[in-house]
Amino acid sequence: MGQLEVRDLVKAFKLVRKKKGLGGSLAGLFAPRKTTVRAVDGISFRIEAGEIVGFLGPNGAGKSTTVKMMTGILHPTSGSVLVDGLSPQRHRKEVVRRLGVVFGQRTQLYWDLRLGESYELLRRIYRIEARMYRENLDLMHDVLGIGDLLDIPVRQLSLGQRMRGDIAAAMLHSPSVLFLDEPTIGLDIEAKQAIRRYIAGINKERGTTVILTTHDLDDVEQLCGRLVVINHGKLVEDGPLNAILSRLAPYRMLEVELERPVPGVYHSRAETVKAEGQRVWLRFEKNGISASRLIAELADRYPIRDISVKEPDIEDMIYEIYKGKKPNHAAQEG
Ligand SMILES: Nc1ncnc2c1ncn2[C@@H]1O[C@H](COP(=O)(O)OP(=O)(O)OP(=O)(O)O)[C@@H](O)[C@H]1O
Repeated sequence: MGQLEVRDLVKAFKLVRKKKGLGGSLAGLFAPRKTTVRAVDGISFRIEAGEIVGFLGPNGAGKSTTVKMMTGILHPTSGSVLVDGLSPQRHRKEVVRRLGVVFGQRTQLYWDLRLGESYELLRRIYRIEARMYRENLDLMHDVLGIGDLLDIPVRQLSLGQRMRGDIAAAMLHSPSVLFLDEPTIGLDIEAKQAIRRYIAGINKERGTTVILTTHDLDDVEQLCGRLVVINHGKLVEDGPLNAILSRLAPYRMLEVELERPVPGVYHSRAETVKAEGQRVWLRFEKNGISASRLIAELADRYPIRDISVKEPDIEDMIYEIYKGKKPNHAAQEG
């Protein structure tokens, strides 16, 4: 349980486009110009039970719209979504039971209730079996550290506490798929780490499938084995994190510290990109020469004190994917 399939999924929104100025507004009243935005434009992918997938894309790429269709909140214009073979639109009840959803910017907790009372209410609304509820709450106490928060009114929780509370709420009914939309946004490092530990834990221990939308590249690096990247509503990448990383970021950087400044540090298989006093930076292609060979050959020729290899930033990689593929907001302009 916890498998997802998205086939040729499309969501088109109709928009009324106004011309600028008063004349445009008046003209728009009588002859509104309608345009269609294909927020999701024919994407297909399959997520197996137990995967943690980073669902990435720049602002406006169509991530939220896709997640809304996967969770049954929106109806696709065409194409289909299946959760364990069931359509979230047609089998709403069965699918909802299998899904947990957390939107970082919103809460499903009740502002005026204490956190524990919020859970009690959710337990009743979703008719969660008492034993499952207890076990889940116990787990949250330990891993998410919400035990001390249960008596605090939701409105008094800090953002980090509230987010932990929200994730716990989404897990009360033991869903097999958890959707997390920006779960670490705006949190301090400690809260981020607690949330990452929890996500990794439920995935490992319960096999929960996790679909994570985030702009936080540490989330991606620490949690996701696979990335699905969309842009302009279309799939642009789908594959293992490492494979995408080595294809899109094939270079490594060597930072060399010399015993004394040496002019013109050179190696035929690397490019000297910067030199500052006793420090020199050389860029090399990962598949062209191994770091150890490059280091050994440089050490033969130059007086080297220290050397380090810098792995590419995932941020650079994401930039490569998005470069020149900026979202087109023309359809929304007034
Ligand atoms: N209800 C709607 N009506 C009209 N257009 C919409 C609607 N919802 C989304 N859109 C448009 O569809 C496109 C995709 O939006 P979506 O919110 O899915 O992107 P996103 O990848 O989640 O972006 P972000 O990272 O900013 O949340 C955008 O151009 C957006 O303006």
